[in-house]
Amino acid sequence: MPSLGRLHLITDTRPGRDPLTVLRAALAVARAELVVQVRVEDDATDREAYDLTRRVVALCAPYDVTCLVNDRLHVALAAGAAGGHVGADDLPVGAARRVLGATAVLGATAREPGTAAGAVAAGASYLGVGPCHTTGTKAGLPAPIGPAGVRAVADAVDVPVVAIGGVTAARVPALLAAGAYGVAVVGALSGAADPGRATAELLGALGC
Ligand SMILES: Cc1ncc(COP(=O)(O)OP(=O)(O)O)c(N)n1
Ligand SMILES: Cc1nc(C(=O)O)sc1CCOP(=O)(O)O
Ligand SMILES: [Mg+2]
Repeated sequence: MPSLGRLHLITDTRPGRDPLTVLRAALAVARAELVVQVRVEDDATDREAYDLTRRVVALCAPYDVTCLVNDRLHVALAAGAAGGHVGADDLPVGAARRVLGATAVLGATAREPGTAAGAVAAGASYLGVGPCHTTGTKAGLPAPIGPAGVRAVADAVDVPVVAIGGVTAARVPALLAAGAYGVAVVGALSGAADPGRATAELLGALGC
């Protein structure tokens, strides 16, 4: 399995966003500390997801940066990504592992210790844990679990815990203190006036 970076940039493909410009800025600063997760809107076609993933894989390759694909594991395989991320509405973790193969990176969403342990037993190589804080990026999420919720999961598993949901550089220290290995962000980079500088601030907070 490729070593996992601590700063996960999730693409923001909402109207008016420019995920590849944000990615280029982040790559130049973060290099191999970055993981990029291609996440498209639910109504995007597989072709659109594939085309974006191919472009992301090509941008990541010179930096040796890991590219993952959210939900659509066939797109991950077809586009040459290193793996994928699944949650409660996606393929079960064990099935996802069978699709991707033994050496792929496979992330799973877990919000509490029991789910987390089950996901690891089924083959998850890291966990996305949240929402840590309120976020405007995704609707319909449960109440934020805060650093205490991250700690509960981190104490229950032996794979990297990646905290997600409303993560900012200022919130990173408390998440690390709770046992997070890294963080995943959408808005903290996509909404930044200077994504390169925002990347540097997040990396600094992560101690990278
Ligand atoms: C790192 C990370 N953590 C959690 C998620 C959320 O995945 P999921 O619950 O499947 O929700 P969608 O992203 O598919 O809407 C994630 N993508 N990445
Ligand atoms: C896609 C997603 N999943 C979450 C979860 O908790 O499962 S939070 C989230 C959105 C994260 O965006 P931002 O960094 O802008 O808050
Ligand atoms: Mg999903």
